[in-house]
Amino acid sequence: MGNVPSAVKHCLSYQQLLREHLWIADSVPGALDPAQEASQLSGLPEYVKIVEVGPRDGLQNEKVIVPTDIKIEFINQLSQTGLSVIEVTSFVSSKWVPQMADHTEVMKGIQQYPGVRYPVLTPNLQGFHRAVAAGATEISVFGAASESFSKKNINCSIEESMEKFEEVVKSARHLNIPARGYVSCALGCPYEGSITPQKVTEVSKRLYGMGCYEISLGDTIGVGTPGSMRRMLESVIKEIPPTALAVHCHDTYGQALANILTALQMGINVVDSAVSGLGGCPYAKGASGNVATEDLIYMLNGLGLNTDVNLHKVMEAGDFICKAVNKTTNSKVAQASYNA
Ligand SMILES: CC(C)(COP(=O)([O-])OP(=O)([O-])OC[C@H]1O[C@@H](n2cnc3c(N)ncnc32)[C@H](O)[C@@H]1OP(=O)([O-])[O-])[C@@H](O)C(=O)NCCC(=O)NCCSC(=O)C[C@@](C)(O)CC(=O)[O-]
Repeated sequence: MGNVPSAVKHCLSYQQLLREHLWIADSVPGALDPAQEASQLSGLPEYVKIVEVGPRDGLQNEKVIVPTDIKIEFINQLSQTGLSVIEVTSFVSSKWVPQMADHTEVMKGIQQYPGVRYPVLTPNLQGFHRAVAAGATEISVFGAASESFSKKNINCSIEESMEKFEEVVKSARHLNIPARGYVSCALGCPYEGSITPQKVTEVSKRLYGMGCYEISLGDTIGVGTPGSMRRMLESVIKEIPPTALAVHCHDTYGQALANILTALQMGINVVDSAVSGLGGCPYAKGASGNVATEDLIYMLNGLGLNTDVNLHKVMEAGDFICKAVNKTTNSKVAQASYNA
């Protein structure tokens, strides 16, 4: 609360403000109103699409295997928050990621709300066919800009992964199923260290060229800064329009929101996040969770950018899943509101 003016801090309604209105920073006397503030930051989009990855990225990294009915209830709660995209599970090997072994039950068990899309991860044709059989109508392939990470994560080289993804995306297109592409290690690799923007661009271009409608650039281990995000995006944007890009920022070094703001200023308007800051990749040890959806919405609200997502409802879903997995939220916004 360091930047809250003392006059406001001591005002009787401050606690109430925090509890009931989640303390919108713009209501500080003298602060710019959100529209003014947004207009002072150049190049910001009016609408930001949030891709909620908590049920997949969040729960794949939990030590305990979350019961299927809890996952389904969590996704159903998220579906009622205004989120338009919720990544629900991944059709990967249960030997590799046991946390996602119930992918078919989750996919079949959730209530699919109109206007909400429910993509799933599919690394190969086997996963794709299983996903389609379970009722998936949108899929994602997931590659990496690092050879070592690709081998650890999906047991093949980048080139081999591209061949598998070509088959998956071709089959998806045949069935009119939209395919998204991830590029992990876009700002650094747990095994190789720094990754060049050129390599990220090359892999992104392959995925976009094969028909992925959107490329999500993953800071898998959360080491990026606004500077490295800018340099990487400057390179990728030369080949792919920013409107076909998303960013996926883990928050290990506390840079995720700053990195996201940089991406927004460069014309990107799709951001991945996970409720309560859940998440991590089992093959990227030491990386912390994704940027918390609550914190992202709070920042976007403060900038006057529209998301159509209800922060209170997202916090309720976050509270539900944190209690279910017996952990405290990583969302600063949720923490501030509970402590108020
Ligand atoms: C990709 C594979 C499957 C290759 O695994 P593999 O062992 O190389 O596969 P294989 O083709 O040699 O087959 C071996 C066995 O796996 C089975 N198999 C083969 N494919 C499938 C499948 N789709 N679903 C279920 N089973 C499968 C196959 O049937 C066979 O079974 P067996 O005969 O031994 O009983 C494996 O490496 C794997 O499952 N990896 C998991 C990767 C993963 O889920 N990582 C986390 C998600 S990525 C991430 O978190 C990053 C991201 C996206 O969030 C962005 C960011 O932050 O950067």
